[in-house]
Amino acid sequence: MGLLVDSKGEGGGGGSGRNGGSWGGRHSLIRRKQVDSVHVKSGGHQLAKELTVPHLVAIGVGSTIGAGVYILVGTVAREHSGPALAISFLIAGIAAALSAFCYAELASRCPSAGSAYHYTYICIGEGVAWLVGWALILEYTIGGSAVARGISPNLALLFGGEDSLPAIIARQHIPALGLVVDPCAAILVFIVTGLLCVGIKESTVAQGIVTIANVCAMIFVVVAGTYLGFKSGWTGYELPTGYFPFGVNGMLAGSATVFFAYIGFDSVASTAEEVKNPQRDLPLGIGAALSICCALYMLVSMVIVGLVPYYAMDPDTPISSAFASHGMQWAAYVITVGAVTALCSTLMGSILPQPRILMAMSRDGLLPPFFADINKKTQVPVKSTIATGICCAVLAFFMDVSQLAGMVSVGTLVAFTMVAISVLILRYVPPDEVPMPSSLRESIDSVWLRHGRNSQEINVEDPKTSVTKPLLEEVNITVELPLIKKQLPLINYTLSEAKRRKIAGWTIMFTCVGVLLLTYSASDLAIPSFLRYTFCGGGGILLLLGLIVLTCIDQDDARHTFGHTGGFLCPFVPLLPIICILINVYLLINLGADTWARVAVWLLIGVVVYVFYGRSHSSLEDAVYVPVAHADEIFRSSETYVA
Ligand SMILES: NC(=[NH2+])NCCC[C@H](N)C(=O)O
Repeated sequence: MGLLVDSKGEGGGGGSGRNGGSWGGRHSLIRRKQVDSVHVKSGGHQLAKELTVPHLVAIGVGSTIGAGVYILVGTVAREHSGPALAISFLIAGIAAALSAFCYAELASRCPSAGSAYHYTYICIGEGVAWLVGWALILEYTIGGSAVARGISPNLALLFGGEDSLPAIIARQHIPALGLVVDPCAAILVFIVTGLLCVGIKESTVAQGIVTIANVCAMIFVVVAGTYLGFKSGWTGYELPTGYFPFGVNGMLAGSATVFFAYIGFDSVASTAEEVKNPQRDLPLGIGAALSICCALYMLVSMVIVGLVPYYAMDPDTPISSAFASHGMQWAAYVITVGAVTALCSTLMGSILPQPRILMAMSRDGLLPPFFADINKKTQVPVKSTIATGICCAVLAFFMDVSQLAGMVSVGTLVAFTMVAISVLILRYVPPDEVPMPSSLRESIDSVWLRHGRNSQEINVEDPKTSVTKPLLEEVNITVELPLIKKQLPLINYTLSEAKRRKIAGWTIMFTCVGVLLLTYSASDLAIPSFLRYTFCGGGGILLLLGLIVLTCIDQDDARHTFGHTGGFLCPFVPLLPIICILINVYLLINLGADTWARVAVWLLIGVVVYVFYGRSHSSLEDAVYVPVAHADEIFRSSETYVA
């Protein structure tokens, strides 16, 4: 018994693996949820479906443009890129675009609120998904409070100097505790939280208005800067050192630093359940937001490095100092307004996704049900939004979290990496089994009885099937007649398909190992040189082999059906996701040992919470896994099923 399911679903990277001869449960770490399980389970109130492309662009641009561009341009031009700063921004933008493509496909195929957490749960498994969700909690909370803390110094500049804020919102030094508290930061966090509780549409409109102000400030920098540049003869570009004073390597190092400026577009994916037409609008929103940010960043940096020689740039206020050096002191006001509005909208971009991810984790049983509650009137996860706001405000009030900024990047980069791996898995070893509540056991058994014999007959090993020759006949049948696949599921379950999945799963896993070895050998970490060469060679070979094997084997044909219905498919699979994994892991490894030590503490706490709470409360805890093909039949034949 059980040959049907035993013969497949063992894709290593896919995380599946049987734990018995019959349809049964899964090891908690690798159990995967169903693509649309959210619709089956959510029951209670739903989030309001209000958002369209312009809203998504406002969320994307607003969350992405932050302190990054206003501050980073100075340091990066001085230390890494010189006049080639715009090229650094372009390369970082392309790197971010690779992740955006992966996000776009998954957001379009699995439009649920949990973004990276949700995709990882579907594709990789519960254990990794939990860690991604846990890392995202850290990212958004620390990211949000760091941003909030950055607002008051800028606001003070607008009022005319460091000590000019009204006393109740000015920073206070408390010598007894050795702390500098920032009431302004906490107040802003509460305002944003309140706004987010009112309704998704209202808060998005507010974010749009703030973002327009900030984009106008950047356009001002470009237009006024171009005017000054032509008047003064673009002195920054006339240097004897040429365009690449630190060489191409310096310019690339600059790209790695400015990658930070592109973080934030992923907030768009977390609103998936609030989008009217998610399949079409999410990819459009993500793509448009990223393109706008990339264009603005490049224009601003082109103008700024032309106005002032790179070595003379001010590392703290590069843009306003550049204008001041051409006698335009008043421009500092416009730029400060730009910076304050940019920070406010990034703050919102951090507090918006967090409750949605908490909600998704709580719906799956990994966090207490409190977080999944959706307010009946505003159709927003109000309780988790308030919880997020309180944590963020307390942190921002008491602590200068800027030293923890590296931890923010860990969350993002881990999520980006997992999303790229998830695309590979969804294309090569998509979940082929559906978790069913164990209450449906009787129906499952009766369906099993009906299909048991057939499956054993069909399941004959075919040793001739090779990797490089996918089963064309099968593909044709399923592409042309997608319905047949549903009605005659067993066509797909011959051993050749099982073999294909197995090979694909292992290949994805080895490719990831190759990426790790290669990036480790290219990092600044102290490694003996013979090891460095071994890792580099070994990693390179694994990566190349992985790429070749994945290119040769067939992808899951469900993508054709999905593509025909207007959904977005990431181009150049497997090359694009693999490059994306390579870049993100490289950036992750170079974040430094301190950052990793701090993150490790947080992740360890996460493991404890999972072991003592999540694992046993997971809604997949006593689920029974059945092949996708039988799911409908089981549901139909079960009277206990309530949609
Ligand atoms: N969710 C986050 N990690 N947000 C941080 C966004 C940082 C933003 N890109 C900036 O340049 O300031």
